[in-house]
Amino acid sequence: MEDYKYLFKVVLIGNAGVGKTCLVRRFTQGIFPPGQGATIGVDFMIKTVEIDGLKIKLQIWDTAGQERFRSITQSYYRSAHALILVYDVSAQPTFDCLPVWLREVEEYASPKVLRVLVGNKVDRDDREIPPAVGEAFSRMNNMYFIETSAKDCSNVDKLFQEIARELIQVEHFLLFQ
Ligand SMILES: Nc1nc2c(ncn2[C@@H]2O[C@H](COP(=O)(O)OP(=O)(O)OP(=O)(O)O)[C@@H](O)[C@H]2O)c(=O)[nH]1
Repeated sequence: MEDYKYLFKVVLIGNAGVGKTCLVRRFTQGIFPPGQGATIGVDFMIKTVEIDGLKIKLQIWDTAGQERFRSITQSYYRSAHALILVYDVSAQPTFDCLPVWLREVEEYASPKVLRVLVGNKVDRDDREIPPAVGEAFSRMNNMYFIETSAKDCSNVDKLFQEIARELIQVEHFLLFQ
């Protein structure tokens, strides 16, 4: 039998090219893959983290951002314990689409799903979205907020660790009993 206390499903969503696959691969494999192609449909990876001595297995679902896969990816929302909505801090249109993504979350995910907003690619020097703007959006929409770089590794482990830490809190855990 596998040695873990909890298993949680975490689903990444957001526009094509914001770096969802790179975040997952950085976290699960410790690499920044060169020439990462667009995700087709849905992919998943597993990693176990340890929080306060408890082993927590994260099943991480990486969805395709392209519109044509939307009906496939929506079917993964329902069973998610956490949804990570990713935008690219250097691409305004990916931020402007966030309300559309949130409407999908409202429609297809559990109302109690843990919602996390991630501004990725903070290593780039052509940032268009200041941190305070991302922060304000997350506050307005009752989400956690963190900025990351899959390229230089910043905050990637922290993102998933914090999600695991939050999910073991009783209220989220009981929801999915
Ligand atoms: N500078 C920088 N580039 C990144 C970062 N994360 C991803 N990229 C680049 O952004 C591009 C898209 O990355 P992906 O991880 O494939 O994006 P995605 O969101 O999974 O895209 P879809 O699968 O089409 O939905 C690639 O060229 C990556 O090298 C980052 O943190 N910093």
